[in-house]
Amino acid sequence: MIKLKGIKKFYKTKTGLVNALNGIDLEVNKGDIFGVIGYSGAGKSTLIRLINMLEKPSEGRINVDGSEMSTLSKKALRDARKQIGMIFQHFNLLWSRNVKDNIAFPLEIAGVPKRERERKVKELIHLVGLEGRESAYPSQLSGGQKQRVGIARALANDPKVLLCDEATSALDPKTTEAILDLLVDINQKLGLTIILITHEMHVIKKICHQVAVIDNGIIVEEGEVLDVFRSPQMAITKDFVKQVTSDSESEEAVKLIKQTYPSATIARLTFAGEAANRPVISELLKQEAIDVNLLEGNLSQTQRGALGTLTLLLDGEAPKVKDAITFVENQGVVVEVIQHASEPVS
Ligand SMILES: Nc1ncnc2c1ncn2[C@@H]1O[C@H](COP(=O)(O)OP(=O)(O)OP(=O)(O)O)[C@@H](O)[C@H]1O
Repeated sequence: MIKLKGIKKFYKTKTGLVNALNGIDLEVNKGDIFGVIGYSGAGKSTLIRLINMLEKPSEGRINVDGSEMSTLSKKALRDARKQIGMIFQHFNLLWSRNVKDNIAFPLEIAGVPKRERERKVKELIHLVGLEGRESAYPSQLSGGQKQRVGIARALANDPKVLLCDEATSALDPKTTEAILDLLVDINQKLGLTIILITHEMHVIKKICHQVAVIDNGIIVEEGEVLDVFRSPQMAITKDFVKQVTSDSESEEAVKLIKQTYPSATIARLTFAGEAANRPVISELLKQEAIDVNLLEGNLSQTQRGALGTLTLLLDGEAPKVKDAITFVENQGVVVEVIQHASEPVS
């Protein structure tokens, strides 16, 4: 659906050239929710703005649904842009227009007749759950409601692609959940391809099918969300994964346990997809040769299955502990030994 090939973007500034993107190759499949995660300054905004040509690449090619974006005439680009909706962190609504008229705005520009506009606006208001708020002005809406207007407006021309530029970063956690649920809902109902940029791994975990990690203007890691969570390769990806798989409280708890049982083996297990549904732990507990203590754990859902982590203390003879770890690994669970059993001091 979307292909980026050899994309580079330089900005000329007073102090010299800024290399915002340093050679990006990316493919997004039709109907997927694709997340790009990176820290501030990594190049996320530049990347997403290139897809609808709000920015032009310095080098490389961008193809959206068969159209080579950088070669299009002005008129063809205007038409191609109708296939690409966009929502923003700060909503970018027109403050002098009410909800209904904000949503109708792109339809007016496209020359859609009044009656058809009204039908479409009503349908969109229903889709985003804003019934009863049609006549409210942006200043009278909560953040979540404003983003719902932004989403409805972005969908007015029936785009095939929705670009989300940090769409939940200005919202509180509960509202973030509701907006993310809405994005999944429209992805499923409309078969819309969604590309979002974020610095929050929680957003990736909750709604994305695929993820790319961007750092210093290049994609350093990419793949199915569950695979990336199961075994992140790069240090930056590991840091992002930690945002959702371990909180500071459980880190503290594990630290304390390490001090209390300095000679035991402590292992962190990551279950993803199928592995999360197997009775791995109950099987492990049946192995009488070792003691297993559960230290901490959590389980959550992604779009492609469950994701869980569990920290265990394994006590017993070294070969038996090793057997237990091998058994767990053979069930498709990733095991990271965070403390090896030490030899008893004689
Ligand atoms: N118009 C511009 N002129 C000059 N430099 C720019 C411009 N836009 C972005 N940059 C630079 O390009 C790099 C990438 O910026 P970009 O905004 O794409 O990153 P980001 O990952 O979206 O960060 P943030 O989350 O803080 O917005 C940064 O070094 C930024 O300073």
